[in-house]
Amino acid sequence: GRFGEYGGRYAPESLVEACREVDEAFRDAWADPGFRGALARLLAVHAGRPTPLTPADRLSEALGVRLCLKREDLTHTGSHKINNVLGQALLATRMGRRRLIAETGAGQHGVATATAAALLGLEATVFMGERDIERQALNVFRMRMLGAEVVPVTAGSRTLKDATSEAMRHWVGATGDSHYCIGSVVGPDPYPWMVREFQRIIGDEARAQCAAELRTGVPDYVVACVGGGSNAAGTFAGFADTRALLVGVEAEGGAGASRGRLGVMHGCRSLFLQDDDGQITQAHSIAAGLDYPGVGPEHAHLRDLGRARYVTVSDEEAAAAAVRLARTEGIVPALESAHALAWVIRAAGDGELPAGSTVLMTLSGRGDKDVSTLKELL
Ligand SMILES: C[C@@H](c1c[nH]c2ccccc12)[C@H](N)C(=O)O
Repeated sequence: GRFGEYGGRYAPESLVEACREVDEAFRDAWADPGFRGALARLLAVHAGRPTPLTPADRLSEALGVRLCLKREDLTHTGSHKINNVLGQALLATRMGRRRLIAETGAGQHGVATATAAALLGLEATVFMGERDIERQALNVFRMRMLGAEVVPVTAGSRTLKDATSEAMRHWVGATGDSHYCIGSVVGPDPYPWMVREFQRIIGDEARAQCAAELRTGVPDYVVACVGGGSNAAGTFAGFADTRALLVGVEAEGGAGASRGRLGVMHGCRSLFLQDDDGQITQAHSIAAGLDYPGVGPEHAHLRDLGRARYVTVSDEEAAAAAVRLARTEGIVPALESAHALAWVIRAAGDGELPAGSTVLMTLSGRGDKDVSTLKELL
């Protein structure tokens, strides 16, 4: 398939048919200048694109590299997720669906889905683990404020993994009037490819901005954090045909690409954290948005091809990186994005990143949501 031995459509029969419809509709839409134009307009007037490429001059000076930040934290709702949900909401409308179904753990994708649904006049039903509802009360309030129905999930670990399973189970009975709006480059085909295509606006914009900003036109390194992997997949897509070295940075406690093993979950064959009996184990990270115990099939494939490297950083390194960016550049990053910066700081320090290297790093989200977590660490 598209991603070598990974990917596929390992879903119940009724979902296979629903996924085939999504695949057909997306191919048709993605080839239609009318759809592309409508999406570009939404991304401009509602999401605030293009996002800046910010040279981090003071931090670059301290690290001895040339670091530029792709500012997805400056989009509406504060992360790259809006790129995906606007695309899927527009596609759902084109398919004549009147409701979006979504899963969320940290709540970010839930808020983004609720935002897109409100904007396009669709209903939104978001499945969220009961444990996460307690931990992410602010995002639950936001979703309800935006008119979404938040459905508590009490199965299993009551977190993102189970919320995703529950959302897909619900879709089985609602394929006629609902579109499943997944939050990352995971799930049954065509989702990993479709979500990467919606997120490639990050990489395509950054490619043009680097051509103008960097003497060499293409950065030596392209770095992004990886939970399910959607902001990284979108960023990498803009540089796949260049000699830029691609680095995906995972949380030590949620390292699907770095420590996962071949398995099938949520309709997709990829790398997942699992015990010797094949039971998927729980991800642990200071960053709620890296809470997925696996990684998208495209990243598994890029790892096997040697086209991208996947590394992990600790909670402590990520928290320290967040504080350092705040105090040297005046930007408070999402803890998820701080994982990418933590690797840049480590690698610049131990020489893995040669002095003078040019580095493009996607700042996938803003850190307002993480202030209480960071407060305990300061
Ligand atoms: C990253 C995002 C997310 C939402 N749905 C996902 C599915 C697989 C992997 C990640 C996600 C986040 N965990 C959230 O709950 O919003």
